[in-house]
Amino acid sequence: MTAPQQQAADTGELSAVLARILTEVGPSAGLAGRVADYIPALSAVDPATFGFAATDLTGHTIGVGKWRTPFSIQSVSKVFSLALVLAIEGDQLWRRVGREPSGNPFNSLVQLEHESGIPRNPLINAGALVVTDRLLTLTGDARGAVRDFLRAESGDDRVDFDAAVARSEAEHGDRNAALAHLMASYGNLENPVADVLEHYFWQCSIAMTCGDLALAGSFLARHGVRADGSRLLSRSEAKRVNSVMLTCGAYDAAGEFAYRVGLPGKSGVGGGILAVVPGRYSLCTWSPALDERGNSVAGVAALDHFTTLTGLSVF
Ligand SMILES: NC(=O)CC[C@H](N)C(=O)O
Repeated sequence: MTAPQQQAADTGELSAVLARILTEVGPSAGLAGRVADYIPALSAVDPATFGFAATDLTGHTIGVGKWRTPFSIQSVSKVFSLALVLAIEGDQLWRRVGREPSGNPFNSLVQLEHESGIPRNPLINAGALVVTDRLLTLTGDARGAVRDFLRAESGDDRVDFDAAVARSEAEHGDRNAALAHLMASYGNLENPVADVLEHYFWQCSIAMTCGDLALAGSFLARHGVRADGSRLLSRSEAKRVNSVMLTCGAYDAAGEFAYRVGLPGKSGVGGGILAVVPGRYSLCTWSPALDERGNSVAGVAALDHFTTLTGLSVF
């Protein structure tokens, strides 16, 4: 087969898999789990929504369900801020944040005090606040850097902040403020707490579609190479980001996610999950009803089904 014929065959197979997932998992969306309401502006979405998109290495994207409807990416943004900081300063970040699974809820304070203000990993809230702090120092505009990267990789200038979500989170952000102040008390923030929180909330508020998020994450499937062919991360750094996603991307359910899905993944309380099949695909699911650990119930089920049907996993 020629390369275009192979791509057409792969796309045909992938479409069939996505269609099956829509039929077999889609109807369960919203039956179990709850939409996040601790950020009131997030609670307005329909829990029965379901979308799934897949992008291949060339950027060719297909999807099913509500894959073209924007949603709040929330913690999925943490992968992109991490990648941007690593791209600028490499390993230095790891002096201020660890890379072990936390085994605790994403917004837990307990471990942070025991471990002297050094968060376990960059994908829990405390760790992401450190990453945002660093990105703010390095670029002067952390939230802008994340949004501009997402726009560039998706090729979609409609990707933007949702001011209502950002404000809503700021108004109900006591726990994140507590995490940030605790880290500041240990000297692990460089910028004023208020600035770090502001950039973090706005970064989390970014709204985009499954299709655009799958496209934006595909540099991780291409081992660090961006949509325009330039390199963001070395192959080894891209492997490391994928590894941290695998071990920490679903918080205290990371073990269960690895067991069921077998791919690096990052969830957000907006109901999105970005997952990577290194060397093949970038995937994004969206369904807003979350389990008690903050991961989308139907999203995890859809990715579980995807790897079962295709046999594609990192294992
Ligand atoms: N898990 C998440 O998506 C949490 C992100 C949310 N912005 C928070 O800080 O609480």
